[in-house]
Amino acid sequence: MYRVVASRAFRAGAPQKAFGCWFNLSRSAHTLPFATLEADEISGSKPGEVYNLGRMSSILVQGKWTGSSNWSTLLDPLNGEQFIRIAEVGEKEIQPFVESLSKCPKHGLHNPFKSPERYLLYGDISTKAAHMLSLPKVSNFFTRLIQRVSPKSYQQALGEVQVTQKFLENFCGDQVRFLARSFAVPGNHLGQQSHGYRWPYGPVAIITPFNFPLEIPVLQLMGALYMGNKPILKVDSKVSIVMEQMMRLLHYCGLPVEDVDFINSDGKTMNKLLMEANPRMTLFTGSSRVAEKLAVDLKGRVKLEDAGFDWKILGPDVNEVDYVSWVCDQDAYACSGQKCSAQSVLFMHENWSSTSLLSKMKDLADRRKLEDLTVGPVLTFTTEAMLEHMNKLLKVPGSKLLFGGEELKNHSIPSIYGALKPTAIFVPLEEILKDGNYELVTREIFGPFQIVTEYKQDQLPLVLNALERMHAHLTAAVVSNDPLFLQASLKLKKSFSHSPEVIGNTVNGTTYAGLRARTTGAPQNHWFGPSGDPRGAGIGTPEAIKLVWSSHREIIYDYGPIPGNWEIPPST
Ligand SMILES: N[C@@H](CCC=O)C(=O)O
Repeated sequence: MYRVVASRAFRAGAPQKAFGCWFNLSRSAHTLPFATLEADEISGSKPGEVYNLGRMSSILVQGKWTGSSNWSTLLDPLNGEQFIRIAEVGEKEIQPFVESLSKCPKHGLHNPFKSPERYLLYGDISTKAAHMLSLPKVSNFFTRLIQRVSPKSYQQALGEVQVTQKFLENFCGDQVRFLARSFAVPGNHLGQQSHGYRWPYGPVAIITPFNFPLEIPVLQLMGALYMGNKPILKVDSKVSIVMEQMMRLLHYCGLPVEDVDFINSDGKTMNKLLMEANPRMTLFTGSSRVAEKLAVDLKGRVKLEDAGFDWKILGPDVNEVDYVSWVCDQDAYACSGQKCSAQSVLFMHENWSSTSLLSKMKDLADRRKLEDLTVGPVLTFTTEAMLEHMNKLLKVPGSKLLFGGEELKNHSIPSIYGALKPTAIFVPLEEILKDGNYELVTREIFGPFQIVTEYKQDQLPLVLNALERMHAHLTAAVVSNDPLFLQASLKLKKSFSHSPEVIGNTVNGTTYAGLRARTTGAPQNHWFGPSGDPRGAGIGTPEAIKLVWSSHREIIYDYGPIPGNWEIPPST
């Protein structure tokens, strides 16, 4: 089977503006020892090469790279040309994956009592991989590859590589075995002691989205491996070529080829595979709709990092307007708003309304351009869908367009994707809270789109009410250096109907607080994940790895001796 991943016809047009600039950005590619492609050669636009498609993205199962009888062709998000062929596993081809996972026992590939040398092996692999990613040629290769399939600015794509590199550095040497640190508690009598261990799940699955093609899969994959699991990894096919190359880098750094299976497939095939292979745990990063379905299908054996209608509150203390507006611009529009951490709504204290904040945000949004991918294609919403949503919002009484609200000019982004100028819509707080409006306003648009609203000094409880009603609690920012605003205070309690503390009255898993608070850009050293949901996953830190990728096992040693005067007691 051969199909084009697009509902619209292939557009073999001339190279477009944005694409030209892509090549201007280009740096010379060098052959790398692990790589099977050159990031800059992936294009459908080189004249005279009829079949100049990017190299197929391959599949890895039971230690062998393989292809498939199903093929998809991806359209270049910048110009609609066919540019990558992808081998996709069909429903009839899942058996080798099912078998591969079934070979891994529940107690995993290693645990504190089995093959402990593998903890050290993974320390070594991390050391080598971190070193590789620190080489400018290698980091440039991955940065360019990321940009190619998930268009974002060079700096944003590089940031992803750097987070990944630092993460790997964090787990060099003995740090992997320290993840599996155990503890002991004295027992009730001589010879008794309870020991708590971190135990793997064994066969596990990892499903990751398009927006961070390297950072999310590497951090989750390595966490799974460190703790002794055998993962099957599925990355969104639109971007899986990045992780395919990273798998080759990891093999080059000593990752045993049988330790990870790597699959490309559509969601339906993956669902079937999961149902048959029955992994002990599945980590899903992506939309809430799929997350909820997986939770049911897999009988709750999931950890989820799903949607985020992420909010920012600007407190009453106005300061550093330039800085705060720049952070708002980055949070809402970097990566064209396609971060699970992107700022979706800004609650602005009335004190900010008289400042130049909004006009500065508009100016900063105006600086963004397709040429350097500081704004670019939206991969999960069409332009029409975003404009339709905007028009519905503008019908809410008192709403107005602050800036944006138009399709990008002079672009050749295919119509299956979106092309929207950075957009902000003002909606009055009282209107947001009304039933009907609330669902509309808090719908997450995974694109360069945000809601702005204002609250008066006595309206903080309304803001907190809006936050309480949200269904996803990923990132948040409370921009204030006023501890009385961040936390409860007697002074403020007098002016509000209930305790006005923002942090104490909210639940978001990654909340930044203080004048420099942001919603995006969590590096490897900040826990990143939703809170308030027992299925919530985390990514990055040792705590995240232990929580997501291991479960607690307690072994209670009870050696004796039995006291010399012991006699059989009466029945109880
Ligand atoms: N570090 C990224 C999130 C990675 C997602 O799991 C951010 O802060 O947006």
